[in-house]
Amino acid sequence: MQDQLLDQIPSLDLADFRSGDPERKARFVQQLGEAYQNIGFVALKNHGLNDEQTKQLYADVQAFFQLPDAAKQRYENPELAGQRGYISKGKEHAKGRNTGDLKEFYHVGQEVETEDPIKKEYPANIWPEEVPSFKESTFRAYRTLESAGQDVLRAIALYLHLPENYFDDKVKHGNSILRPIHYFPIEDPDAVPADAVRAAEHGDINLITLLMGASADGLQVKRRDDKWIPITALPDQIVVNVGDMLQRLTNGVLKSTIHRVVNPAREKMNTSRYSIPFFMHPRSEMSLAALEHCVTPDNPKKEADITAGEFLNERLIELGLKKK
Ligand SMILES: O=C(O)CCC(=O)C(=O)O
Ligand SMILES: [Fe+2]
Repeated sequence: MQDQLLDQIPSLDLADFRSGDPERKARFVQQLGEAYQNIGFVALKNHGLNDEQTKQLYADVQAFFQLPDAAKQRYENPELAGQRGYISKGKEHAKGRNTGDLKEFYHVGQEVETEDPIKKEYPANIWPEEVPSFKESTFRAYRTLESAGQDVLRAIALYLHLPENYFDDKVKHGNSILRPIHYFPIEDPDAVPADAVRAAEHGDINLITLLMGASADGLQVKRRDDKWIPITALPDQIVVNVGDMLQRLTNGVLKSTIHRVVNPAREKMNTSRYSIPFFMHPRSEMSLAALEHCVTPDNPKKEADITAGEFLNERLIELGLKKK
């Protein structure tokens, strides 16, 4: 599968990995690893989010974004470099661009519930008063996706011939972020910059991303032959992709594939789109130096050593969320 040009991302079942059946588990590891060496994305079912939870989460997220801009901006704090709370329309742009994306979003971060010195690295979460159940529904999704992500990382570790628990202590109390996004309706398409898009092409910063909402139109991934293919996930699937940190750690063996969210047709620009990615980050001290066995004569070391914290900092500046 590694060298094929796929028209669709592969579908996997996390229940295979969690089943305790060695054959099902090994098959999952192999399929996941191959997909990540190839297209960098999979669709995944049995991730642990149930329908009721998902419905409540979307209801809360929509209720928040429907508030007037002035109400939402009370939850925006520029000093946090977009790491918590609301980030208003057009603030973030993809690396290498200046035009802001046509989106607004909200960041929910890690809560450290036991003694761990990492606590002091994380700003407190910000919760919107107007939607009291937002806190519970977003944070429940945070923990569910964190746990699914941990299993995906265990499968990746096995595929890379590392101990299954290789990532466990690195992501414990990691700097992960849940990001409900609203691609807001645009009444007059001529009033926005001509090159503005919902989300310009980019790679994700983090280790892996677990994305809810890819069942709605618009998300596309760039294949190795530069062709854009639409991501089609079923309503019970989330999309899980490799981010730049994991690509760096594996010296490019696993692919952080470029993706984007395109605008709808002009007559549909006045409609909303919602999605909820969970960006799985390790603790800031994790080294992203290439794993020794991923550096070979055929695949010489590509990037300098860096920690996850330093790498994130560089990116936040490049995305316009943090000042130098
Ligand atoms: O909204 C989506 O479907 C994808 C969003 C995305 O790629 C991101 O926020 O990094
Ligand atoms: Fe992304």
